[in-house]
Amino acid sequence: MHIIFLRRHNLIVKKLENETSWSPEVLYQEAKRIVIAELQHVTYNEFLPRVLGPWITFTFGLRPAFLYRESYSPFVDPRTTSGFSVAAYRFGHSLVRNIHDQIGPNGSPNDNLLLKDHFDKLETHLKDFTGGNTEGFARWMKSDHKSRSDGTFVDGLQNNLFRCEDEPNCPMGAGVTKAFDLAALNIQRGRDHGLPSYTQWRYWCTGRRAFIFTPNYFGLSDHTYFEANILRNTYRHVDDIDLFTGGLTETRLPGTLLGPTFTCILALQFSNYKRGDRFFYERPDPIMAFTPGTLNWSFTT
Ligand code: HEM
Repeated sequence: MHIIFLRRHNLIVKKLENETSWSPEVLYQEAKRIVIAELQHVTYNEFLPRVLGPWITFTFGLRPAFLYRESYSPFVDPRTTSGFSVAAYRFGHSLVRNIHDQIGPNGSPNDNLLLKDHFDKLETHLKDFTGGNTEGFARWMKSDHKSRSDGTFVDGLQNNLFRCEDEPNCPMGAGVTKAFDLAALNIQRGRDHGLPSYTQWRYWCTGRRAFIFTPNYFGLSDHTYFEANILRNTYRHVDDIDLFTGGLTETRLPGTLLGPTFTCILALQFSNYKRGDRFFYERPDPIMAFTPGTLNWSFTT
């Protein structure tokens, strides 16, 4: 993804260079501003409606305007909350698939590359710069479906994260840990950060308390019996449930990829990113606003 945006930046620099007499520094900064705007637009216009559903994106004012909209407030704090970075937004880990492949120009997969075979294998990616595989990876990403957002992780992330076979060259050193478990890292990171338990976050988001594991009015009503049972067998008390585990296993709200607690944390965070950003691309600010022409060009090219 980084290479795609880097190339996009260079393409915009070339276009601006042909149309203006700006210095290299101005070309660089202006292209950077446009790429940031495009990234924001794709995130709010295409990604979030799929994750949070049309109703939540509308209610939290996350849908882009047709041209300009003033949503900035100096009183909104745009900083990332721990609940978001350490748990809720890591829901993306459950969307990752075990195969990360390439597709050739003629549409056929070139390779059967497993996710675990990418870690520390720079040679696979270095080929990119000698005319090889970036396009292949991009074609694959464009056509491949993601995994479901649920409580499960693929083997490449759960049992084989950063697996290193060639012991003497492994970053952890010979004979030490050979692979990580991303689900365990996420749970442990939540504890490192001292995150309140899942039930506290759920109460903060929905106003509903859970006293028991059973998925009824007094318990984990946002979980199925199946998920609630797994949690019961894992934790001693409902208030011990980690935010990452409890949030990821909630039943998805209709039209979204997430249950109520993660939906709430994501919607609030993305609302703060937008309303607390003095440079958000939609702002009609007289000094820094994009011209209608640039907005139109960026979003249709
Ligand atoms: C192959 C795909 C991915 C791999 C191998 C991966 C791996 C990792 C690792 C190793 C960490 C640090 C864990 C820790 O020590 O706490 C991390 C953090 C994180 N990941 Fe992923 N990840 C992947 C995809 C994603 C996706 C698709 C999303 C979201 C849509 C995501 C969201 C996050 C977030 C929010 C953090 C925390 C960042 C921070 O607080 O600094 N990741 N990931």
